[in-house]
Amino acid sequence: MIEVKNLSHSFRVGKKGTEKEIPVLKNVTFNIKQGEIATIVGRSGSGKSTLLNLISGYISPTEGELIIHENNVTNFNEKEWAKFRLSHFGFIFQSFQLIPSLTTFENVELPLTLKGVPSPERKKQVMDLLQNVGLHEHASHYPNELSGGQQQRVSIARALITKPSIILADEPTGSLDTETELEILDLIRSLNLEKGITFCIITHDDEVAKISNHQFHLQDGVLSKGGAFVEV
Ligand SMILES: Nc1ncnc2c1ncn2[C@@H]1O[C@H](COP(=O)(O)OP(=O)(O)OP(=O)(O)O)[C@@H](O)[C@H]1O
Repeated sequence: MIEVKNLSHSFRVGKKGTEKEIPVLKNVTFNIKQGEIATIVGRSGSGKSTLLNLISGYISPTEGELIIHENNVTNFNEKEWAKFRLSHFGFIFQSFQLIPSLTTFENVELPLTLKGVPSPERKKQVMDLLQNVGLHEHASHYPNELSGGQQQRVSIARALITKPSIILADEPTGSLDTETELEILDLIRSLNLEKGITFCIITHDDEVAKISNHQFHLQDGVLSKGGAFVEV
């Protein structure tokens, strides 16, 4: 469960001595229950990425509280956040962010290597997951030898390999054509149903919003509409 309570964030901009506080998120409150898909929608500049960066601990709120799985993470330091992210979060990005010099297998394996999982166990887990996302035959391909949809599958596998309870996604289908987008949305939906993973997805796109249980609308940093539960 992600509990966002009266969260506000301001950026300080300008030269030292003449800095200004720019309020970007204002008193935002909502909950996302475990196993739900939530989308955050809103115009460019409405504060969506700032909200995702707060939920993932890359920036700290100016006011308010953030509680994730009953842990009050609001005042976590960087070390606490790093540990928390590795145990609970997976990330998916619009531009995939795969490492070009690593194969499909090695990109997905990397988080396990960082966690110190022994090689035979890594191999088994990576191959099982590549099978799961339909990429086992592409294990030795490099990112530039894959289509956009296949690259996004690799990045989804990489996000899943540490068995996170929550996946945070920033425009995960933003650079895909419509047909590929629908395939990736099917994959997200089935991972949500089969593994009970919570998804929190930033999007501009109605197709993505259609697979979500909750839609949160941000307008100039304020939650203008938020989240009646929808069965999908
Ligand atoms: N590091 C920063 N310093 C100062 N202002 C910032 C910073 N990051 C974002 N902003 C401002 O905060 C506001 C919200 O930005 P944010 O990136 O959260 O919007 P967004 O809804 O994700 O937009 P988009 O859909 O274009 O990605 C914008 O006015 C932006 O200029």
